[in-house]
Amino acid sequence: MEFVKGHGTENDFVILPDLDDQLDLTVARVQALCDRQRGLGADGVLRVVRSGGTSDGTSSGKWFMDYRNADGSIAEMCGNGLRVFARYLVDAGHQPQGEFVVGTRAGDRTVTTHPDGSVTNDMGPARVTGTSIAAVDGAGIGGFAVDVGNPHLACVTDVPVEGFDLTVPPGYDPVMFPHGVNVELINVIGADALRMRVYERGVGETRSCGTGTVASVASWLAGQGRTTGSATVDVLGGQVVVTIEPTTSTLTGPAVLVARGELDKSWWDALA
Ligand SMILES: N[C@@H](CCC[C@H](N)C(=O)O)C(=O)O
Repeated sequence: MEFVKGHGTENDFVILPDLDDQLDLTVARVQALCDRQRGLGADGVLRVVRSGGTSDGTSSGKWFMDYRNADGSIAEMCGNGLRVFARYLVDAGHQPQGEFVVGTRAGDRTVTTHPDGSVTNDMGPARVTGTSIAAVDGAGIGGFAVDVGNPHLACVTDVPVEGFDLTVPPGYDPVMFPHGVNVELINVIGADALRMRVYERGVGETRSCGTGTVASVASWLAGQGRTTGSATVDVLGGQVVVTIEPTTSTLTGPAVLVARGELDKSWWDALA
């Protein structure tokens, strides 16, 4: 069984081409693939499925991105994963360079691949749904709840984000976030420039989170009473550009494919 390894600003993924939707991708298999000692190592898995179009109710596009977190849980959307997914489709010859649609559990998303290897995702609306508090290092940090298809608590703070201990999961209000939440800690570092660290639901601290960068810019704007604007977001693994518009948002950043190979069949079968 073929695999490809890739990353977007060092948020890394195992890509499993499964065009005809044959794979039984169990929690145990996702956990093993993502394990950095006993597997390939990744923050998540992207299963590439050819969708049946509007008739299967998943997508009006030709593709469905089945995203799983490293702990085996399912998430609605992954912004960095979507860029890597698009880059894979072009690299494999399944799509010409340019614009096409990918179905996700959060809905259809239009992606545009660029000749320099970067990809722009239309990320859909970033909805600010309220305010809440993240508990980090024993302190409460206020932020905005932002729905980017998946849930975020994006907290702009004056405390330098480099100093926070994110080996421990941040606390959050389980009533406001009954399905868990991704927590972003954000510093403003320039006129339209943010720095972000993130603790991802189902993964832990990662070096980048695409939906998290969109939530961060939406939160930063909301704190100024604004609903539109653009910013660069520096993450541990690089930089992306986010634009928030009244009804949608875009995310542009790199998408890199680093390796391809074959999974050992006996290893895979033993994990079922
Ligand atoms: N890294 C992703 C987000 C992946 C899903 C997230 N952990 C969740 O459970 O919602 C991104 O780039 O957006």
